[in-house]
Amino acid sequence: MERKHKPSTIPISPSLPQAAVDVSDYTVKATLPSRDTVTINLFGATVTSWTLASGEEQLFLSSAAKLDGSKAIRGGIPIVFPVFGPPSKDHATGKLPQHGFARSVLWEFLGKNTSESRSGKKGGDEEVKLDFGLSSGMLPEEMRQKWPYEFGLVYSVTLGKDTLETGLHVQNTGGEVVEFQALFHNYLRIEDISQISIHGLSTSPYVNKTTSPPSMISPSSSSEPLTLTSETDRVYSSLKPSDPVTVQQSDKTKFILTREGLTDCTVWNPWQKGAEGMGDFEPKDGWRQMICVEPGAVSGWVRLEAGDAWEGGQVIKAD
Ligand SMILES: O=P(O)(O)OC[C@H]1O[C@@H](O)[C@H](O)[C@@H](O)[C@@H]1O
Repeated sequence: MERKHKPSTIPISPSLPQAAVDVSDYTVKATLPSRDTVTINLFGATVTSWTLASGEEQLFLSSAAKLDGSKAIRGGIPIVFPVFGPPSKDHATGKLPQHGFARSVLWEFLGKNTSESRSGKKGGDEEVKLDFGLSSGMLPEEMRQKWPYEFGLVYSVTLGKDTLETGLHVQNTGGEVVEFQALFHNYLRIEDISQISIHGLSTSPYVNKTTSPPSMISPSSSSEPLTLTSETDRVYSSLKPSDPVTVQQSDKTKFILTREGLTDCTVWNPWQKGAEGMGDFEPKDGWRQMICVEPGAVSGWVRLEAGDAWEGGQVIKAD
């Protein structure tokens, strides 16, 4: 018999769409409900792709990049640690390869965290944070011998709507002082290098690495943006932490980079000759579609006492 006052079913509100995370072979890919995506290769914990809801790719990745750990990945966002550039022979990092080992060794995926975006907007406007770990014990023996320090790194990649945030946490887990440098080697995808101007650097000094020996250039008194007309390799230092670096394409803002704990920024484009000289750089005219803008702590050394920790991070906003 049909009950008269049967309890009605409590309507369950449809659950909000969640970020999806796929882990396969050596890659981790996150997709937000907004359809922004990020893909990370566990070799180097290198972000190899970042796309917006429109599907538009934001990073340059060479089609000849090695994705199997045999070489650092040419493109995306390699992590430079514990040394930037060719190490000087008289420093503790002296036996390491250029830009250190973090960009080529195998990292571990530690898991994901989803939350509502800090913009406070509701309705699928959420973000996903992916954590990756690397400790001294995970290094190949030959690397450990070249840099015999104990450390733990946690690298966090947070994808939001139109934003990508990367943060590096470095812990000195050994008993002696460690000195290191760190940098996010962003290969930003652009339409045409001839239309690019970079704002927010002109009042900082820089080292021009295209001269031999490299030359130190004082800050200019004008606020002229940087435009590129030939091979460019500059390490800007003493940037004000709160001042963004902005990449404009023609007259439109393309990327806004803000930094936490990082007061240096490298700008690099190999130009035609440099690209021709790199076996893993394809297509050969791809230098026109990339600009490396690389926030870091590289003009001196970060000194960490035993047991201490350091953090540095960036947020890239695509416009
Ligand atoms: O070829 P690599 O080791 O990836 O380095 C690429 C470039 O990286 C930049 O950060 C450096 O300032 C350049 O000097 C260097 O050429």
